[in-house]
Amino acid sequence: MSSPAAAPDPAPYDALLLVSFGGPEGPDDVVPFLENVTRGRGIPRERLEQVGEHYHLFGGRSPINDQNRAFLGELRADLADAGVDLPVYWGNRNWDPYLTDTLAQMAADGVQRAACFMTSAYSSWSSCRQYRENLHAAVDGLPEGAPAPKLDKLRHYFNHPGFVEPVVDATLAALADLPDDVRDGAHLAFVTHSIPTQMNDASGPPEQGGGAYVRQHLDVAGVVADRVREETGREHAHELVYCSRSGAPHVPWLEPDVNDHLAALKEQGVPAVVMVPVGFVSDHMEVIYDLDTEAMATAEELGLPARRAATAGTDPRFVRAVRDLLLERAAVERGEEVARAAVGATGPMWDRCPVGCCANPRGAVPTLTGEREPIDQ
Ligand SMILES: CC1=C(CCC(=O)O)c2cc3nc(cc4[nH]c(cc5[nH]c(cc1n2)c(C)c5CCC(=O)O)c(CCC(=O)O)c4C)C(CCC(=O)O)=C3C
Ligand SMILES: [Fe+2]
Repeated sequence: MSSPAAAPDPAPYDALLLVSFGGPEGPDDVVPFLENVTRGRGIPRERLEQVGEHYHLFGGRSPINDQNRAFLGELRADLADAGVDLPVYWGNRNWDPYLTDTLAQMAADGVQRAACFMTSAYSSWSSCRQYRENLHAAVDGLPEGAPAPKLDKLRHYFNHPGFVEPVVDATLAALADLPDDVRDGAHLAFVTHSIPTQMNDASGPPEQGGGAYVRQHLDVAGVVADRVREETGREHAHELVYCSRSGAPHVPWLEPDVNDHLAALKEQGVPAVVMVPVGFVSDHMEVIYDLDTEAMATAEELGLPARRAATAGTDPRFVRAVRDLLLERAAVERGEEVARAAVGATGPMWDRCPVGCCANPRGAVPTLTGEREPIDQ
């Protein structure tokens, strides 16, 4: 009789923390949420009113919290099935449950060392470092005498097969859903959140010259396009484009905007397009408003057949990737050799963000989980 395999060992971690953005849950939450997001950011009033309208179109409720609840449910089930026994917590930057409250709960529960998984896959101040600043602020705000859990951020996963493979399948499904007569010529428009060009320039470690945000997206887009070609036997031209531009009009942000891109495709005689929201891990507001509502309306006006590919969401391979990243990092922290899954040209990402990585455009703010804590720029 063979004995059951030993349960995978999460030590030295005694908790997992899901770190996310947060969103409003009803009409009265919309303004306070937007105030939380944009405090000190100089976002023009008109832009805030517009974005508020996007939320009100959906009853003042962002989909993001429910998506995180669903993800947590799947993650807990996955860990339990694999025999990994550790509690999973959830905290947000901008809405309840706030990271500050979650950290207080973790400290009260006696958590000593937690691995953090962020619902944001790429490098940049907005998508990585700002969360690390939030972790520092949350730990710093713990009540006197509460021993703070030590926190480690799990490595970036934009190029982890558990994130990329669901995107490949979703792209294939969206292509298959296009009318037969336009499918073969369809372009793939990989879409991500625009950020100020200066923020992209400062993304990644300074010694790599910046630009990591765009470079990482281009890498993933290329991998997905290659995999689609393998599966369909057709080369679909692809581009990286942007949605959700914010900020003051005179500040340059990454372009082209997805709507302008659709117009350009039409102009070039491209017969159809699949929008692949590769910058987003689930269907939050940018996806359901900026793509499904606004960009789809643009495509309709142009008479350009368009489909939107699904996000990774709660795909079991993506959920499983969190477990794999947790166990991988646990082994690293125990001093063991690990295999690190990654696709594309970038290679597996670091465990601790290097000093000066993704500098805050407004100056140094303390962070956690990097090579040097708490201030490394
Ligand atoms: C790179 C990036 C991600 C992806 C990485 C990640 O996921 O973190 C992301 C995600 C998200 N952004 C979100 C919402 C908002 N972002 C805003 C504003 C901004 N985002 C920025 C960048 C990013 N944002 C930037 C540079 C700004 C300008 C202000 C500033 O410098 O910080 C504003 C203010 C209004 C506006 O100006 O649009 C809102 C309401 C939601 C929730 C969606 C939901 O409710 O489902 C999510 C997941
Ligand atoms: Fe945003």
